[in-house]
Amino acid sequence: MKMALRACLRTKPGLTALLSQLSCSGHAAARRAPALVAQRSSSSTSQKIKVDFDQSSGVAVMHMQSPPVNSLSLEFLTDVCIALEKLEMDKSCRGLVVTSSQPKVFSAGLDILDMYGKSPEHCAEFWKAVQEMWLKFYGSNMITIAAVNGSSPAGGCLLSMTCDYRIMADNPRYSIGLNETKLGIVAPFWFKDTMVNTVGHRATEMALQLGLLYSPAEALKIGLVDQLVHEDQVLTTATETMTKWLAIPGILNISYTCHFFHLWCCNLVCTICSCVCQVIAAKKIHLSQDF
Ligand SMILES: CC/C=C\CC/C=C/CC(=O)SCCNC(=O)CCNC(=O)[C@H](O)C(C)(C)COP(=O)(O)OP(=O)(O)OC[C@H]1O[C@@H](n2cnc3c(N)ncnc32)[C@H](O)[C@@H]1OP(=O)(O)O
Repeated sequence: MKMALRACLRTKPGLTALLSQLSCSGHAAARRAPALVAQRSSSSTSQKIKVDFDQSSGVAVMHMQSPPVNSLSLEFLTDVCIALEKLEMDKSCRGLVVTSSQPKVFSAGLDILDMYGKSPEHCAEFWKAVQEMWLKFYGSNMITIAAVNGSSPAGGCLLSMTCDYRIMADNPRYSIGLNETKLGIVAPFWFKDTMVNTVGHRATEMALQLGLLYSPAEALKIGLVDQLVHEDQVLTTATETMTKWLAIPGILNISYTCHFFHLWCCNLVCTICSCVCQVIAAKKIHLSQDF
């Protein structure tokens, strides 16, 4: 699915325009950008993320370092988007591993404090930044691997699902999933669609209806993560796995993209139809209450 979006971003200007309305590159560009120096190996750091780029392998590692739990605040999301933009522009960077510098937590999801009691303008900017992060990861030309070295609820799970491959620490104390329902929040349709593309319809239905958080073993069973390894080996396994992915010529990825692009379009049409039906149904209910 990620490859579908990748192809569509490359080849469909109309859709790119549509998607970019969701995006907010403007605000990201306005902020300071961590520098990536063109040398054999480089490191760039913003306040909340650190990127190590090894030019000989073409692989960058993004360390999320926003204590205590890498919650996705507007500032954090903006830093991530800027770093991604820079890596994307550097054609020598072909692979990206995302991981956490915080003990026990990959990411706690959206920053609740950044959603509560804020102005409508702030909420709009925040929400655009969430969408931008999703678009940038899902539409990335790089192979992306999530090295999930801790718990990853809600938006943290979404972030990992936008990657091509997920490796999780095999520690039963960690959990991953879209638990929005348990918080009294309806997961947005594109959270749902991302999960459907990862684990299928039935597993997503169960997960969202019940707001389930899965142990690593359960997550592996439903395909929410692809591999479990010992906690100490998450990052090394991710970089080893990246080598295998990068050995596949990019052109083959593009041909799979065409199949998945078709599926993605069907999904989008279904979602639009379903929204129209919901509006009609809501209007009918409203009208029937008037009588
Ligand atoms: C406009 C938006 C519209 C719709 C949005 C729909 C989509 C929503 C998606 C989301 O992502 S909502 C966020 C959902 N996130 C969660 O439910 C995670 C809640 N957190 C946890 O389960 C745990 O904190 C953890 C498993 C991530 C880590 O556990 P542990 O290591 O035991 O740490 P603590 O629980 O003690 O937390 C430490 C510290 O961090 C604060 N914190 C935790 N999560 C968040 C968060 N999401 N946003 C902001 N802050 C968070 C927590 O309050 C603690 O703060 P202290 O000041 O008390 O130390």
